[in-house]
Amino acid sequence: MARTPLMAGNWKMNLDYLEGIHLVQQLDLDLRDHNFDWSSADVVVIPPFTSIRSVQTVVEGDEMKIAYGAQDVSVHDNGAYTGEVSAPMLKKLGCSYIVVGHSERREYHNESDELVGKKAQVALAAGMTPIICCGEGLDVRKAGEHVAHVVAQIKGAFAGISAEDAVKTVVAYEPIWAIGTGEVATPEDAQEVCEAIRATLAELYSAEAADQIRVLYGGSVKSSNVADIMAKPDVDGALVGGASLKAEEFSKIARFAQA
Ligand SMILES: O=C[C@H](O)COP(=O)(O)O
Repeated sequence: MARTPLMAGNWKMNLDYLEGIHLVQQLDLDLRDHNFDWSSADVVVIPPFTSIRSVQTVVEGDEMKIAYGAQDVSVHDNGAYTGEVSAPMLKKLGCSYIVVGHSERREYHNESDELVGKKAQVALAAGMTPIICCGEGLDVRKAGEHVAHVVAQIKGAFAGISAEDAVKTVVAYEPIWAIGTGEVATPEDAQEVCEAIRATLAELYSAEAADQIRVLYGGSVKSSNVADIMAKPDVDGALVGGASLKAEEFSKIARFAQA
């Protein structure tokens, strides 16, 4: 089946709310200036929590087709969990996507596959799409165990997710050695693991379900390399970090199909 490509810009801990508003406005303007075909890809920005309300205001006010989401979510809906933000709160802000299990959260906050799975489940329960991240470090890659490592992460994260919910998720494969390093995986590297992810989803659910789930690649994606990566059959989009902080560059990435 034809899966609509998804280009998601993860701003990480960058841009205050004024800078965020500016970036979204510039992105929308640039896409419209280039007659962007909104059916060619879903365009999503993932700001820090503090900018989401401002992004909501400009997106809704200007009736933009850009969607937005959050970089993390609590597994709790409310209560005494200082510093956390819940799925219902994010849904109320109009978020459509929640990134869960980014390698930076796994590394700095010790997030396990089980926790990542729970976060995906609360996002789904609140009516949002989790972008479930996975990926291996350099040591694992050098040992040639990257496929087994990612397959285990997928099995762990999806353990509590029903078939009905699984088709509403997005997976992002991000080899840690390619994040923010300028060292992009080759299209063949990306395809090898994205294909293995889809095969795992087919094994866990069904071939039909796996065929519906979008699998993204992330790690030093730029306008100059996105088309080659997107040409691979199991790569359905990109989770973009650094290059999503510049409106023109992210617009070019979103317009990868409009050569
Ligand atoms: O979430 C995005 C990824 O971590 C990729 O970041 P990057 O494009 O800066 O390498």
